[in-house]
Amino acid sequence: MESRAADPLPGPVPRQPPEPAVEVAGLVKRYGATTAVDGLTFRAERGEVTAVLGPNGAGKTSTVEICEGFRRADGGTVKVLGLAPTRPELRARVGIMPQAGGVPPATRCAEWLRLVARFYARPLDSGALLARLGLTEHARTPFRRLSGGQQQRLSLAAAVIGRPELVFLDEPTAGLDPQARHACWDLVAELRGSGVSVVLTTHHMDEAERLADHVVIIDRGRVVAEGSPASLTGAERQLRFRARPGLALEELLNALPTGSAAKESPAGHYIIEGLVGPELLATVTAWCAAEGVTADDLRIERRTLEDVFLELTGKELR
Ligand SMILES: Nc1ncnc2c1ncn2[C@@H]1O[C@H](COP(=O)(O)OP(=O)(O)OP(=O)(O)O)[C@@H](O)[C@H]1O
Repeated sequence: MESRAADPLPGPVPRQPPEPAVEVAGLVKRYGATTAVDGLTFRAERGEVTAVLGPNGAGKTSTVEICEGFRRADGGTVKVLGLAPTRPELRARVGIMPQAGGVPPATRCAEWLRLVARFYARPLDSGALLARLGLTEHARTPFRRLSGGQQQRLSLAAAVIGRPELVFLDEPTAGLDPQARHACWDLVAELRGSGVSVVLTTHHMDEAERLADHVVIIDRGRVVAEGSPASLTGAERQLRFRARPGLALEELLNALPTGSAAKESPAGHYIIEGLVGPELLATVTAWCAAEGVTADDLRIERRTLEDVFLELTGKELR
């Protein structure tokens, strides 16, 4: 994929009024008997990247689509750049990348971008944006003939072409190859660098950890935790290693200081928690040696966002 370092990106956004980019308070959304969003409250600050995380069916898309003005809430309030989400003047100030393309199937790539650009006063150059997202050679390809990843990239381009103040990205990197994923991350980082507020949903914890200033974890339509990635993962460290599945962890636990914990998750991946220091490291390696076990990938690290996410939302499939 082609990459251009000096493309003009949205912004800089002139003077930031005091309201947050998005303010959601006590939001409720029901579909018949299903309460998809159940009193959700959070803020996305101006100039920050806010990542909304949650298991399948947690209510992320419902929430984002209400903020985008596409769905109506059944309760609570939502303000986008200080306004009700359905206000027409938001169209020129907000960029939207929906989960499913939203592009007419026969429309060609470049044609679509030019069309979207007409809604905005100072759009970016559509050719440069196509190049930036590796779509130049598909400029004349109808949307329906693009691969899933190419369709995603076109939707991303359409979301930013108007130099919006705020961009909503619903699972922007779902189904993208690593090159495209990195191009998307670079674009989001640059948007943020130029003062644009970004609200994104994602299932990739590494994406949230890498990009987000603020993470909102939702489950069953409610916020279960929020904060910066660092504040959510905390200062606590863990010792991790890989070895054959089924090691007798109770025995290892007996050798470790009181208050330590040991678990195997998933099979063959071991996590030791507690006062992680030289003593604990020595105990674990000595125990492995006595058991004739080679501990692969032995490392000490902080909890990941994925650990926190699974602790908060459980492991059962939704
Ligand atoms: N149009 C609809 N009609 C009926 N139920 C719906 C509709 N849209 C969503 N739901 C239900 O509302 C709940 C929340 O769905 P939503 O799409 O908001 O979740 P999500 O967190 O975005 O999920 P995913 O990660 O799978 O995209 C789910 O139980 C879903 O089945």
